[in-house]
Amino acid sequence: MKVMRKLKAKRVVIKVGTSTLVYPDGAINLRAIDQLAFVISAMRHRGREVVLVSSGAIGVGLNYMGLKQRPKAIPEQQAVAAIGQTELISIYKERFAVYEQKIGQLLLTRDIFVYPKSHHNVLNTFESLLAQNIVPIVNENDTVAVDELDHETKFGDNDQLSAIVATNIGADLLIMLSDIDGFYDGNPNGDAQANLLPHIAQVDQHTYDLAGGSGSRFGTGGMVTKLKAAERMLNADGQMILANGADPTIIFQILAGEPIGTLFG
Ligand SMILES: Nc1ncnc2c1ncn2[C@@H]1O[C@H](COP(=O)(O)OP(=O)(O)O)[C@@H](O)[C@H]1O
Ligand SMILES: N[C@@H](CCC(=O)OP(=O)(O)O)C(=O)O
Repeated sequence: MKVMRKLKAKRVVIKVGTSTLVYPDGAINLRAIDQLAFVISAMRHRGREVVLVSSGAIGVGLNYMGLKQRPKAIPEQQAVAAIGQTELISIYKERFAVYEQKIGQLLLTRDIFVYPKSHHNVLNTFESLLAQNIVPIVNENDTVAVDELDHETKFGDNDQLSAIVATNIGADLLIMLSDIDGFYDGNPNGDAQANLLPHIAQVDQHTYDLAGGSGSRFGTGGMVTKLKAAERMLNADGQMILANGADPTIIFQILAGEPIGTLFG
C-alpha cells in the first residue's frame, strides 16, 4: 500500500541542477524550464511562497557561445557564467510571463548570511519579493564566488546555497531536483544493484559513505553536497526531498504527499 507523506510546504525552495536544464549534448532543455515556470506559477497561485534556486549559467552560456567545453581558465568560466546567466534569466522571464508570474533575480554568495548587515538586506529582499507574489530566482554569484567553478579542487555549490537560503528564510521544505530518482545505497552511475532509499531520518557518516560524485558532464558536487544540504535542513527542523527533475511537474505529486524520491526528515 502506498503511504502518503505529510509535508509542511507553505514556504518552499526548489533547487534545479544544470542536468535538469541542459541536455547532455549541451542544448537547453526549454521543456523543463517551461514546466518549472508552470508548476511554480501554479503553486504561487494556490498561496504557496516559492523560491527557485537555479544553476545553469555556465551550461546555458556554453550553448549561447557555441562552446562544446567549459573553458579551463577561471576568468573565462566566469565570463561564460555572466553571459549565460543573462540568457537563462531572460528565458525564465519569458516562460513565467506566459503564466502571468513575475520574477526577480538574486545573485548571492554563500557567505552573505554570515555578515549581519548583508544578512539583513538579503532577507529584506526575499520578504519583500514574496510579499508581492514575485518568485525570487537565485543563483550563486559566479563573478564573486569562484571556488564553485573550480570543480577540480573544491566542492560547494547551489545545493548548499539552496539550503542556506531555505534555512535563513524559514522555508519548510527544500525540493532538490537532479538527474537521479533519489538517494541510493550506492552510486547508481556505476552500481546497477544500488537501491533507492525512500526515507532518511538523519544524515550521518554512514549516509555520506554511500554518496559518490557527479554523473553528468555539467553537474558539480554529486551527492555529497546534496547530503550537506539535507543535513542543514534537518538541523533547522525542515525537510528536503531529492527527486528526478526530468519532468518538473513531479513537484505536483511531491506536494500531494506521494512517496516520490528520497525524503530527508
Ligand atoms: N548514493 C547516490 N545516490 C544517487 N546518486 C548518486 C549517489 N552517489 C553519486 N551519485 C551521482 O550524483 C549525480 C547527481 O549529482 P550532480 O551531477 O551534481 O547533479 P545536479 O546537476 O543535479 O546537481 C547522480 O547522477 C549520480 O550519478
Ligand atoms: N553557478 C553555477 C552553478 C553550478 C552548480 O551548482 O551546478 P549544479 O551542480 O548543476 O547545481 C551555474 O549557474 O552554472
